[in-house]
Parts: sequence; C-alpha cells; structure tokens
Amino acid sequence: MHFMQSLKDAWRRNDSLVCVGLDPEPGRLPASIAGDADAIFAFCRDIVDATADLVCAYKPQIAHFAAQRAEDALERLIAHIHDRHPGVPVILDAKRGDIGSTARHYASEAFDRYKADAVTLNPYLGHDSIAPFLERADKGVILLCRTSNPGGKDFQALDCGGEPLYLRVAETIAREWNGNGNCALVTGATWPEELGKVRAVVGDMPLLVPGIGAQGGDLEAALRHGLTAAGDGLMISSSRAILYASGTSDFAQAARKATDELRQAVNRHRG
Ligand SMILES: O=c1ccn([C@@H]2O[C@H](COP(=O)(O)O)[C@@H](O)[C@H]2O)c(=O)[nH]1
Repeated sequence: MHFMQSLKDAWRRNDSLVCVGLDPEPGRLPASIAGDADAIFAFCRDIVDATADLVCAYKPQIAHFAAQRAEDALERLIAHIHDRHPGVPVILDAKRGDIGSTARHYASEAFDRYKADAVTLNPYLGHDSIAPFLERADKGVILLCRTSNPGGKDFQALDCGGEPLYLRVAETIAREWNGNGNCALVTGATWPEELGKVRAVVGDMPLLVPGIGAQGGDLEAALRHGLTAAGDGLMISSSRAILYASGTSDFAQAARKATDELRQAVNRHRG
C-alpha cells in the first residue's frame, strides 16, 4: 500500500500521531536481555509488540543497528512489523543523500533490502539525488527541512533571497518535487514557530517531528503550529523517552505506558 495511505489509515485506526523511534543503545538494554546474542532484535521486537496499537509509524534509526553490525536484526525487525502488525508504516531513518548513480543504490537499500515504507533523506545535493526515491511513488520520501538539533540553524537559517533556506527547501519540495504526492518533511519540535512557517507553505503535507522528550522540544507549541485543519498531518517522533522508560525487565510495558501517555497528551490538543 502507498505510504501516505498507510499513514492516514494508522492515524485514524490507532487515533494516534505518535511515531516510536527504534534507537537501540547497547549500553542501555535491560540486563534481562543484554547478554543475549540477538538482544537488539529482541528488545525492539518486544517494544513494537507492546505498542503497535498506539502508534502511527515506527522509525528505526539505521546507525543504531549498523554500528553494532546488526543490519540483519534491522531487516528481521522490519519484516516482523510488516508480518505481525500489517498497516503500521516503517520509516527508515537513514538521512541518505548522494549523486544519482549512488542514490539508486540507497533507494534499493531502503525499499528493496529493508522493505521500508519511507526513508529520511538529506536534500542538500538537490533534485537528481532524490529522484530515484521520488520515482518510487508508493514509498514515502521524508526530507530534512528544519532539523531539531542546535546546529540545524548553521545552514538552514541562512538568508536565501529574503527567506531562510529551510523555507526555500519546503517550498521547492512542495511545489516541484511532490508530483507523486509522496513527500514529507522533517521539522523539529525544538523550533515550533519555524515548524508553523513550514506548515504555512506546504499545506497538508505530513511533517515528521522529532525533538520532544529527550531533546526538550515543546510538544504543545509544535502541535499548535503544526496540526492541519483536520487535526492530523504530524508524526510526533519519540525514541529514548519511550525505549528507556524503564531500564529493567518491564521495559516493554513501560514503553507502552510512555507511548500511550504521549498519544493522549497529543490528542488533548487535537480538534
Ligand atoms: O532533526 C532531526 C532528525 C532526526 N532525528 C532523529 O530522531 C530521533 C530522536 O531521538 P529522541 O531520543 O526522541 O531524541 C533520533 O533517531 C535522531 O537521529 C532527530 O532527533 N532530529
């Protein structure tokens, strides 16, 4: 199914705008599974199984798997989500970006190897670097726009003919790159007013919003500036605050509680 349709269905079915980020940290896995040969897979699988009815998407971050030589665990985890929780889209957070001949392999990596429904990309190399992803019309193409980190402003806020670069990026993607209707943008909750400026130029385009929880972003302000008139349009992403809500053997139940608390906090601000 088309990523955008899966996302809309999951927003509605689970009454949730929450995207759980899957960022396994070897040093933070509960002692009850940390020694297992397949601990990364088991940890993420248990979090997924405990939360799948509460989320609109999962977002595994590829570096957290690759650094541990756990790409195989990532492949099996995404297969597990598709098999056991069909209809919950998977966003591969890879932030790829390279010349077209290499980008084709990155697109194949995300969609053919990992079977992700969407992927995060860096638009800095321009349209030809993103074209191999845009052509996959059923897949989501989620482009960095106004990132949540403090250094995001170093380039993204630079003046670009009277407007900041991040807004030029948003406008260009909305007007020129979104012919297949499969684009979305990353806009951090740490910059809610900028998020609102992005919303104003991209209409109802979905926004992936990291930065709440561990990064201290303002959830209420992000919702106020980012929700569409229909009360959706956002994927509110949280990783560490959910994954490590408990450091002990009850980690999956604690993750469920943290996910539901975030879901309810978000829903209090929706129409
Ligand atoms: O601007 C961005 C883009 C991506 N991220 C990623 O989101 C999660 C955030 O983790 P938390 O534990 O919820 O802070 C992480 O995978 C980042 O790589 C981001 O934070 N900001």
